Amino acid sequence: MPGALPNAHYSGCVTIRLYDTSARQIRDFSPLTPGCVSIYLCGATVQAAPHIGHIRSGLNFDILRRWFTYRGYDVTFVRNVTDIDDKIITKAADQGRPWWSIGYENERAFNNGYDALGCLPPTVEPRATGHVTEMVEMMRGLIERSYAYEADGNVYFDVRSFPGYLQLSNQELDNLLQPSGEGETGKRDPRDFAMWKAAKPGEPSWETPWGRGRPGWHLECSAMAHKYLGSAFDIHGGGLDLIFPHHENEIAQAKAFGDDFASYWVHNAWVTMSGEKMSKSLGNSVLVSEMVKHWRPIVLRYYLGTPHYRSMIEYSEDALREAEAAFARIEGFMQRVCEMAGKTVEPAAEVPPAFAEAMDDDLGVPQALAIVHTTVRQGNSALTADDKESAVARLAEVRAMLGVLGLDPLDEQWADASAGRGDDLHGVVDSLVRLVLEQRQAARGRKDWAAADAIRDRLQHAGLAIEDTPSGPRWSLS
Ligand SMILES: Nc1ncnc2c1ncn2[C@@H]1O[C@H](COP(=O)(O)OP(=O)(O)OP(=O)(O)O)[C@@H](O)[C@H]1O
Ligand SMILES: [Zn+2]
Repeated sequence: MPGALPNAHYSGCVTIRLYDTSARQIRDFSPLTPGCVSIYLCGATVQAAPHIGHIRSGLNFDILRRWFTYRGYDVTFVRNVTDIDDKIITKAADQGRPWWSIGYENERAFNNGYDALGCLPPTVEPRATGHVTEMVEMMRGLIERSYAYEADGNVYFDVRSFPGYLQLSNQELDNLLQPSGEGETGKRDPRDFAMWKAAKPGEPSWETPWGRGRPGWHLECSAMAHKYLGSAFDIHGGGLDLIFPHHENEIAQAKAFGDDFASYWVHNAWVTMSGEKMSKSLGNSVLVSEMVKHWRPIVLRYYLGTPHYRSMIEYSEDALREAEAAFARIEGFMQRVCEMAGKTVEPAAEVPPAFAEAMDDDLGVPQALAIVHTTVRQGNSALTADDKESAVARLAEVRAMLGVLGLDPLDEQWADASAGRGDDLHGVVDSLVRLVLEQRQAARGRKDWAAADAIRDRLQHAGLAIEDTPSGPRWSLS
């Protein structure tokens, strides 16, 4: 995990502002412990491989975390894995496989997806099934204080006992119609939700004082957040779809248990298709594993990570191509400056103030990205004017900004990724192409235009574009 940049410091004064779903407005961020920020993100339910919507959520919070790190905070980032769930059990039964093998397989697929798109690993990645003891403790506390009760081997939360219920989603309990799930018998009120589900024959179960059973989704997150972040932490995150019932129920359990729980609630918008949330159950999902076959992962990161986290992204190939072209403009500038400088240009120690201001303002990545493009344009003008010093300075700034967004193609992270894609052959191809281009120069020198053109045509045919520049011919993949 990268630390804060060497020059970054925690100034102690407010800089970052975030939209807090609970307050329904943008608030100044004020940490519980000066210089530290604790974040809990609801992670994957590992019933299937990830689609790009899932990874968008991870990516938005990866950028948030990187920004806090840049601002000098010590970040603790927890992203859980829900490895027991109705759909996992059903799938396992359908496929005649153990339930845990479905979970492990998809957990690996999620981690491959997060890695491919450059999301830094969380500080902790707890699995629900490893925390049954903590869940039992929470249920015991809630039952003792009459916030919860046991019925037919299930444990329910009594929603009428907790006055703050539904504050996050701004709903009235009287208007709430929550149908009971299958097997949820013995409820005192149909709106009470299950924290623990009684065991069914043939299904995985754990021993508790109320009989064998398995955890409900909401209880898992309250118990794991408590274990890793304590009774109060800074930010709780997840997709918009989780506000109700999941986050509302997490709050009820945790606060009734005595925790202060999260100070800020941050929710990412969705990747949609035809206006609907991309979702495994709706069958409108595009898997990350498929996408990376057609698009460079860094381009996918640009596409999914640069719209504002509270704006929907309607999936479209055209928009992906635009992202690819925009990113190529940045890369082209970087390549030209590096060639001119004849060395790698290191990132600047600080990002430009306008970039920082945009990022501080509710993680304004689109505005921050506009600063990147402006800097690229200024750098290109410097190149045209042969102002080497200014071009190098602009590249250093561009690298610093892209680094914060996890989008610096010269960063080791992406160098490793591209090595796996065969870019380690770049040096070999470069030597061969230069050899051929020398032949072409020699032909031109003897005024053998036909031979020179034939060489260029053959190279073009092989998929290489040749550009004659004042410092000699340059090649790129066409
Ligand atoms: N289309 C989407 N766009 C953005 N975030 C999403 C999208 N779908 C899921 N998420 C978020 O990804 C995280 C993990 O989701 P989870 O594994 O619980 O899947 P899910 O919401 O059940 O997905 P699905 O609807 O595909 O079954 C959650 O924070 C969730 O809000
Ligand atoms: Zn959760």
